[in-house]
Amino acid sequence: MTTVDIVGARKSHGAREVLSGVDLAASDGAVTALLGPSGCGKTTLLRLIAGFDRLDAGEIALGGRVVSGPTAHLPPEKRRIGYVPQEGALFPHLSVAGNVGFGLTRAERRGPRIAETLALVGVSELAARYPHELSGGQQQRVALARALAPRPDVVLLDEPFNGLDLDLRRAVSEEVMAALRKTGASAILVSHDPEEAFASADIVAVMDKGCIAQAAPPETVYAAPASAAVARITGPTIFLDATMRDGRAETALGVLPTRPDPGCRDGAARLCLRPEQIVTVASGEGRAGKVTVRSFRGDHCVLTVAFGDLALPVRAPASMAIGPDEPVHVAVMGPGVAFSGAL
Ligand SMILES: Nc1ncnc2c1ncn2[C@@H]1O[C@H](COP(=O)(O)OP(=O)(O)OP(=O)(O)O)[C@@H](O)[C@H]1O
Repeated sequence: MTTVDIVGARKSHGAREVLSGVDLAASDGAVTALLGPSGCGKTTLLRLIAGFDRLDAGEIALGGRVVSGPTAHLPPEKRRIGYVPQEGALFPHLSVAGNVGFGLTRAERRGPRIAETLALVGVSELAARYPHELSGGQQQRVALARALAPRPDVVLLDEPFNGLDLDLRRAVSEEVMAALRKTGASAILVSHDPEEAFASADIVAVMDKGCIAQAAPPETVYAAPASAAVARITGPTIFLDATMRDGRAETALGVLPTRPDPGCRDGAARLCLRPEQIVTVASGEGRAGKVTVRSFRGDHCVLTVAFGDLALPVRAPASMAIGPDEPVHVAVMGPGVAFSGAL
């Protein structure tokens, strides 16, 4: 178990600065998700932590020891790190047991460690098979076993569930993360999927413009994003034009409460809401609007509701019998997050 401390990490690929001063502290034994859109530099950061690449500036310490910095670069094999690359990347010519034993000493390979690790990730019966004889989910479990076998202090996982289809992805990621947690290793999981990051991690570190824009528990980054960009990266958002006055937002849906945000001044602002905050209510309550579209989504439906020039998506029960041109009343549940500046 160990902490990962990153201060001012910078890295360019050619002329393009991909990381422009990353600060991140990942606690001992915790799972930290690095969440950000494709191309924002998540893999670049992971490779720097692993020691595959060198920093341009800044410092990375593992367990308090500087492993990357202006005068230090500990080689990857000395960092006690396990790496699970995208789509597993198992050695095709080795059996499952051969893959899992790859990073072990000869003595360890003869001992119980391979069987123990396969049991930990629930694939004991696959030891003699070869990678092409495994399903995608099984390959990912074996890839985790290979990373865990040498008992690393830190496990780095680079979008390990990307290649799996959605249903399998949820199940495999739950099982793999549960197995990982049993080891007590600190872990950094790269993801571009907010739901996966929320379900897996203790802390979600949101990457934007080459920096960590916010690092906080999943509930916090979702309900109280530090910027409009963080709000967009962490899930669906609805921005309303607002005028801020004394901590309340005047909007087309009425005067709405906001989370305390010292950064948002009185005047023009954007109020960020999550879709589930905008709901239908009994007539006489909330604001009256007119349905323009009803879209069935299985367990709920989404109404597009017009309030004069403004059209908003509104969640409603799937059973709600309502169609275009009918009136509906809409209210906002809970506070929004206000950001200074107009839409
Ligand atoms: N070795 C390299 N040489 C040149 N450019 C690179 C190199 N590695 C990455 N890049 C560029 O750096 C940027 C960040 O890449 P990176 O792979 O770190 O992003 P990412 O957030 O992990 O993306 P994804 O989610 O798609 O894997 C991209 O524009 C990429 O094209």
